[in-house]
Parts: sequence; structure tokens; C-alpha cells
Amino acid sequence: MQSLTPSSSGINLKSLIRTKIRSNRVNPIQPVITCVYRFDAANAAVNTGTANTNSAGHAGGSRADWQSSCAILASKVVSQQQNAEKSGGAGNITAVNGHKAAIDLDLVPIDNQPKPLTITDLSPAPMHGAQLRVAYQGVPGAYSEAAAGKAYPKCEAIPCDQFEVAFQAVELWIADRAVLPVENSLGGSIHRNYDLLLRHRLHIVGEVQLPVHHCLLALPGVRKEYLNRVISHPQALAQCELTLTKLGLNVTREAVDDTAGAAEYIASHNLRDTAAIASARAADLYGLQILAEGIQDDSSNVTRFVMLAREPIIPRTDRPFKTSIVFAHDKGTSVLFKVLSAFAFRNISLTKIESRPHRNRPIRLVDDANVGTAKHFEYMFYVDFEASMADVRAQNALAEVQEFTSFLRVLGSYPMDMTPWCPSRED
Ligand SMILES: O=C(O)C(=O)C[C@]1(C(=O)O)C=C[C@@H](O)C=C1
Repeated sequence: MQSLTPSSSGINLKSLIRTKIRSNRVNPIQPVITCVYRFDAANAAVNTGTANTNSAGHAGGSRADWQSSCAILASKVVSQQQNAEKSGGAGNITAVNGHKAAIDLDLVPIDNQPKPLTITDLSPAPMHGAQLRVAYQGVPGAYSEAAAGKAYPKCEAIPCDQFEVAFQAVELWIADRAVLPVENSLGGSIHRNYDLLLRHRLHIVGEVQLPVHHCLLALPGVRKEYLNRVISHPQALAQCELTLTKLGLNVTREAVDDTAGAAEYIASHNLRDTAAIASARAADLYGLQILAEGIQDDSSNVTRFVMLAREPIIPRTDRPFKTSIVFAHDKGTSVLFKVLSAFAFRNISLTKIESRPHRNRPIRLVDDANVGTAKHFEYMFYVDFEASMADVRAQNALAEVQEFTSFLRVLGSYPMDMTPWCPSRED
């Protein structure tokens, strides 16, 4: 797997998306793309567009915004190629995604004029080669990067500073897939990603289980006794809570965006009183020494990641599949019991159930006549079950669930990660 840093890619993904978010400053917390079912109370507008459009046209993300992003991408490619030409490249007119990028437009015959870029031109594009571009949250050396490599072994991994940016990178065709953590065997669910799955329109197309083997990292020559602070991702700090105490460290714990980012921060700020909890690969990448290995409180520490794409995959029955759904109801507590029994009666095992408060975010429901109404629900329920949507049992179960619930969405039906994993070092 290749790791693509913003500078080496020539496209600074973070700043590209930040510029976009900044230019949409009216409502900065809104994602660029909003979900079809979401009612945006703040803007008193109903979003009825597809993933890339927003018919309400509010600052959150219009088609024009999306097109301007494509234009930024395209112009970056043109300028890169022009620079290459200036520094000794061929003097010919260069082609970008099959389009002529002429330096002197006046000299180009009319039928050779550049054609507008289309969605197909942008993905997969020659500028990225044939490699799948996979967005993950964190910097190189993060466990999410390792998960991206496990999910798509030859991928070009694209670091993103936030989970939301990874979602947007796929929606804006900057990446082909995102690989994001949803649950850890010690720390539990990563709630943010559950909320984002609902707000965005991406589909779960796979899952990977990654054994997470944490190390305590510090600058070369630093000893444990010198430490008064340990920094890492909040999940990693939680996963090592007991071991840090057992190691006799009298340290404060501080949360940062990701494990490898913590390692990088120590190295770049030359911090001799601070250690990071991160992977052995992060130690290699940022020139830190490993003070202690395997410091997670449970040797079989594993994080489950989901793979996300713009399009769903076709469910099959020739191998074990899992299906993830989210639903909401407003008819009292017995509904949850009925929903769960729809699976129990058909011998379908549930592997996960998660509830998320949802009171302040109305959902837009569309009826058969395509009339939309905004509705408030107390909770959203996320359920994973072991069956494919191609399996008639799953179809019948969901037909029944639909009768009991007011909102139901299939997040994806995808092959289960059956690879055996052991609590040994992965990285
Ligand atoms: O910080 C990282 O390295 C990550 O990839 C994030 C993350 C997480 O969000 O849970 C992933 C796996 C580990 O459980 C710890 C942290």
C-alpha cells in the first residue's frame, strides 16, 4: 500500500475541502453533502437532492459547489502538468483525463477545445493511475491506514484530518472508498461514525477487523521516569488505561486526533516529557523509540472498520454476508421487541445493536406520493445482522421491520470479514 501525503499527491485534500467548507461559512458545522432524508431546520429547507446535489441550494453544498470542487481538482492537474512541461517536459499540448489542456487556447482549432469534465473523467483518473484511492482518518502510521491497507491491499491511502472529511472525499470523488472505525472490542462503539453514516449517503461495502497492538513511544533516549504526559487518540488511551497505571507512570493523559498524529507531534516539537500511544509503524515513521509494547489492556484488542463507497455492492448468498440497517419508530417501546423478534423468528443472528439519541435532528420522510415531512425521533437504532439482502429470510425480516417502524434504511449488505486474527503484532 502506498501512503499518499497531501504534499506528495500534489492535491492538498485537507485544504481543498477546508477551502470549500470555509467558502460555505454560513453554516460551518454542516457537512458539504447532506443526507436525502434530513430536514435542515436551521435553513428551513428540505434537502431532496441526490448525494451530489442539494435542491434547497443552501450553503451546505449545492451542485455548483460540487462542480467548483471538480474544477479546482482539474485546474490543479493542469497546472501540475504545465509545471512539468516548463521544467523540461514535452512541449506538446497535454491531455488531462483525455481533455486537451492547451497553454495558448487561441491557437487551438475549434474542435480541439477542452471539453467539460464529467464525473466519469474524475474517477478513476489518469492522474491517480488505476489504484483505488482510499480515504482514512489520521496521518500515516494510524491504525486506520493499516485497516485501509488490509481492506484494499494495493490502494493509495489518503489521510484525512476528520472522519467527516473522509466521507466528503468519497462523495466528491476525491477518493473511491473510505475505511472508518466503528467499534473496538475494549472501547466500544465509535459513535461519531454511526451519526455520520446516517447523515451521509455512502454505502457500507465491506468490513475489516484489525488487531490493534499499541506501543508506548517517546523520543530516543527518553526514559519512562522522565514522562509526565501521554497523548493519543481517546480510544487508544481508553484501551491502555489499566496498563498505563500498571507501568507505574505518573502521567496526565491527553486526547489528540489520532495515534500516529500524537507520535508525529512529539517528534516535531521535540517533547522529552511526553509519550504517545501508537503503532510500531508510527515509531518507524517519526523516529521514536518503543518504550513498551503490547500495552493494550486486552491482548485480543481488535477494531472493526467499515468500507464505504458511493454505490452499494450486489448482495450474494455464496458466502457469509452481513447487513447493517438503521431504523426509528415512534410507537412506543414494544416496537423494538417486535423488530428484534422479526430476526429471531427467522434464526438470523444479530451481531450489533446500537442506539443513538436523535432528538434534535429531524429526519425527512418521503411517502409513496413523494411528499416529504420532517419528523423527530428520540433514538436511531443501528442493527447488524448475519444475512445477505439476497437471502429471502432477510428480505422477509426487513419487510416486517418496515411495518413496525417509521424510518428504515439499509446501510449496506456486504461480505463478513472471516479472516482469523490473533493477538500478535500486525504492524
Ligand atoms: O488513531 C488511530 O490510529 C486510528 O486509526 C483511530 C482509532 C479509532 O478511532 O478507534 C482506530 C483504531 C484504534 O482503536 C484506535 C484509534
